[in-house]
Amino acid sequence: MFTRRIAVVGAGYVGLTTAACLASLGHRVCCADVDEVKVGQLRRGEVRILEPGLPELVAAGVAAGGLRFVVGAASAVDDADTVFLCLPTPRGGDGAADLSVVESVVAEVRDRLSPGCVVVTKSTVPVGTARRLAALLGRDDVAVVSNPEFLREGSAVPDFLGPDRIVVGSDDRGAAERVAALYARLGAPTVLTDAASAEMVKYAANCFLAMKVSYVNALAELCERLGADVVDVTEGMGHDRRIGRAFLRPGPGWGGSCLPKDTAALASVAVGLGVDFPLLAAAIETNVRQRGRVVAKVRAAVGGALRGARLGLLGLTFKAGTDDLRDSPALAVAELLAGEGAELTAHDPAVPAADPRTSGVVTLVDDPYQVAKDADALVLLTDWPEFRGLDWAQVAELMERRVVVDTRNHLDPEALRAAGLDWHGVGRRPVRC
Ligand SMILES: NC(=O)C1=CN([C@@H]2O[C@H](COP(=O)(O)OP(=O)(O)OC[C@H]3O[C@@H](n4cnc5c(N)ncnc54)[C@H](O)[C@@H]3O)[C@@H](O)[C@H]2O)C=CC1
Ligand SMILES: O=C(O)[C@H]1O[C@H](OP(=O)(O)OP(=O)(O)OC[C@H]2O[C@@H](n3ccc(=O)[nH]c3=O)[C@H](O)[C@@H]2O)[C@H](O)[C@@H](O)[C@@H]1O
Repeated sequence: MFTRRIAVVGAGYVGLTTAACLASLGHRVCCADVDEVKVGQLRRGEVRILEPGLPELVAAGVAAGGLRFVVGAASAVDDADTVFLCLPTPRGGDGAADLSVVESVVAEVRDRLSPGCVVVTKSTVPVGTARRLAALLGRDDVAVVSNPEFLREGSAVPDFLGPDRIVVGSDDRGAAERVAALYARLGAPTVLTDAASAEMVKYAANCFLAMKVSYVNALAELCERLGADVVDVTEGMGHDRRIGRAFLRPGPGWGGSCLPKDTAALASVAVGLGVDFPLLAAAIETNVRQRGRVVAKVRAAVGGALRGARLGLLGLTFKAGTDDLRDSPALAVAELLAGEGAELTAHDPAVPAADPRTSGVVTLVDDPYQVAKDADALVLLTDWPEFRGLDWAQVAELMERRVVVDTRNHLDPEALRAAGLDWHGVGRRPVRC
């Protein structure tokens, strides 16, 4: 017996996860997307994004009759009591979030919503959007609720079904409670608040995470200069429960489809309000500089000039466990290296050689050992677990110069040294053979 009738508009990382997970919680879900090809694939049970557990959940939902897919928002909302908007809110002019897709969908469904229906923004939207959408809807019988999503790519399903918290905000308390009730079976701590505060939580959280990583990246630079070891330093910090261990790993900078756009959006809001927020501006600036630091490290590792240097890149996605290349720091670093005249060959377990998304910047190969062939240096950019298990003796044998720049302190320096390779990490002393 299905409990609620839900429409989910947008079948991307957030929408498809939301639809499949809500169906698994016993709700009847209709998921809509404007992309006819994607809807066709989903109807056949084909999930084209790398999300562990999602294909199984989609298949189970379709088989049980609780999950179906349609083209276009309008056909999904007709008999829904709750409509989730899981639509893109990309970076627009001046860094502000571009709400045009969200607004066009609201205009599209406005006259088809049932009386008493609740429209829920799960997309990340700036403070004030719920009110703006309510005005755009122009219907007293339809409430707007903010229910930001905190899942991470690569662990979307477990994050959705086991969240640290659920945040629901609306100026209509009853509507917020009805949305919170959808998740009752999860037993998660729930923050019920007004719409503006719920919208703010999402930016506050993502910007805090970005600041944490920028902080540790700057610390890593200091550790290098001072002869301290950032791994020991962050372990020493992380035991303090007020700080915590998470998000203290230095790397090539934070990236992905959300942290960069959400930090830019909040910074743009602050500028618009005339509020100084140097802390956030510095986190963004530190992140941009981090790419330059990686390039300088590679330059030093190959002994000076990058022009004509043959570099093997390990990893291109913005982090391990996802096939997402949006705003990937690995790609940004690759572009800078190519700009200095380096010849780049890259391997990523989630990006096949035929993938058109990296065209021009790197030569993609399906075999990790091929990136080592005749290379002047290897540069690890994404922390895929499989890179740890490479046969380093074989890698060393293939390389022209035996140097590895590990931008995430992901590899075992001793294993590399034993194989005859020099290892350069971040915020740690190099280990030379
Ligand atoms: N990717 C992530 O890990 C997270 C994303 N978010 C937020 O969720 C929102 C969506 O992000 P993603 O799922 O990553 O985006 P996505 O790009 O993966 O998915 C968006 C989907 O919306 C569809 N779409 C576009 N226009 C449409 C229309 N007019 N009607 C119906 N469907 C339409 C697209 O075809 C696409 O399938 C963004 O605001 C993002 O900031 C929030 C938490 C996590
Ligand atoms: O709003 C969103 O879209 C999501 O953004 C992030 O999730 P995600 O983009 O999947 O990626 P993260 O796991 O947060 O990593 C972000 C970036 O920071 C980097 N990172 C992370 C942690 C760390 O210690 N060091 C570090 O360099 C990662 O490599 C990656 O480039 C947030 O973690 C989610 O809570 C949020 O829902």
